[in-house]
Amino acid sequence: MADERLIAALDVHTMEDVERLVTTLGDSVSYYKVGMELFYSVGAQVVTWLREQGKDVFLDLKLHDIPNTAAGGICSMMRLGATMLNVHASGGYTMMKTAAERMHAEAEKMGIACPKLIAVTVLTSINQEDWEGLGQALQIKSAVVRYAKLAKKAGLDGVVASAQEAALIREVCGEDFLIVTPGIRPAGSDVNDQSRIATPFNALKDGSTHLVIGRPIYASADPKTAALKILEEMEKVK
Ligand SMILES: O=c1ccn([C@@H]2O[C@H](COP(=O)(O)O)[C@@H](O)[C@H]2O)c(=O)[nH]1
Repeated sequence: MADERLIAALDVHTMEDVERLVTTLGDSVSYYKVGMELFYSVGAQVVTWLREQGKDVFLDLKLHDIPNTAAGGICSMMRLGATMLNVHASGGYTMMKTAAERMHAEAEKMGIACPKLIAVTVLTSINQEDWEGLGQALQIKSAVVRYAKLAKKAGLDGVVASAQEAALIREVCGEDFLIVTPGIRPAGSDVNDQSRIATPFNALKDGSTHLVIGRPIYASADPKTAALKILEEMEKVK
């Protein structure tokens, strides 16, 4: 019943909320995202608990630091047993390459499965006005593609990017590259603080490999029905 392309964001801050939501969603969701709100509240126990329930975990802590520190952080996160980890591409090529190399070497030394490492390109909440306010000269789309190419060259498995850039990334980074897409909004749902949004159907059609969905599921009055409706829409793109 679950579709491993759906990653449900657990943007809550207690283990009770996590247990309630995961139990409610049951077999419909097999992949969860743990971000800073939850991890900074409850710590590593949430990763262990989700793994014990047989769930995959995207540990979305978006590391952004000098190469040695970011690589050390990624290795620590890997030891928790997460399925996917991330850094910010704006940390630069050397940081991404160091993190990927150290993670692979450490996984081999420990004899454990290596998680996927992906890079955040331009946050899906950023619109053109925010972007120009940062003094950026490139169009958002061009910057995202540039970051994606750099991430691939650094040995990463994919990127976090909006669906609006997915087709271009697919074209330049090839078929095996992961495109993990937040900012997903089923037709008619609240946009909230997101800017570069797409429906589940359009995101998959344009080349996203995974959809990260938070409020449209966890903030719904009936999270299970919301998830099942999204899965039905996803099913139309195989
Ligand atoms: O560019 C990015 C990177 C990460 N996110 C995260 O995805 C979810 C989206 O939640 P919604 O409630 O569906 O908006 C959230 O945890 C963000 O931290 C992102 O939105 N954009």
